[in-house]
Amino acid sequence: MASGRKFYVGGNWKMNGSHKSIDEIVSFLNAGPLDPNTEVVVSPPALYVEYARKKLDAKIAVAAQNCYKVASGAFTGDISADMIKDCGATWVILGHSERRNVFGESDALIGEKTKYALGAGIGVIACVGEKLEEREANKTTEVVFKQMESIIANVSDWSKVVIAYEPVWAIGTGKVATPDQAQEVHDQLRKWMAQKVSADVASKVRIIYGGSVSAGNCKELGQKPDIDGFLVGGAS
Ligand SMILES: O=C(CO)COP(=O)(O)O
Repeated sequence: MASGRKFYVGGNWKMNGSHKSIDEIVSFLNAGPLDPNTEVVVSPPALYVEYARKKLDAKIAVAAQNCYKVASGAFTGDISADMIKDCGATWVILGHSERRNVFGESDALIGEKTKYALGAGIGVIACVGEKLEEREANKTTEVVFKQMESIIANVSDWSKVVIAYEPVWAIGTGKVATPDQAQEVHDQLRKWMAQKVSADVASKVRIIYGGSVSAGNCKELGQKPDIDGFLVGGAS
């Protein structure tokens, strides 16, 4: 971390949890002394967003894990950014690799969702990342920049966006990117942002890393100059 960017740590609980397990995590988080220089966000499944929000200390923010691109309507099973806001959460994760790869979400749809969520007043944790075969074919930046194109075209206020670089091969595999591997992509992303958006946005936007982050490896990763925090799955 560097340059005055506030460290950002998100816990993505994915499709896990119950009232009981959330109670346990909440009491741990509420009791724990949190570093005032770190923004802490937890992301429960949608059904528990409001429950977690009501129980958590105000210093901990809540994110939904996904939402659709409009306020309301005939979209069975989905939720909107307006509902997330109404339930007291302030962030939404969009473009997570599981949304892209398990549910087939396209770059274009993720862009539209980003635009809508920001317009509705919800911050966006925008996820990008390459698959193993793409990395092995030296296509990491090509893939990540293409995913970023649809995001940057839809951002109105960069202060409400955090970029999460999550290489697909590192998610849930225990195979964490080395600090150098992650730093290399974060640095390339920041340089690309400077060209495509502005030097000011590139220097201010938080780029966090996700993929098998744990208590054991986070310190070394977090010392890299362009790693501004984490999105943690299993270990959260
Ligand atoms: O997908 C992730 C966070 O969004 C990372 O998951 P793991 O930490 O379980 O690898």
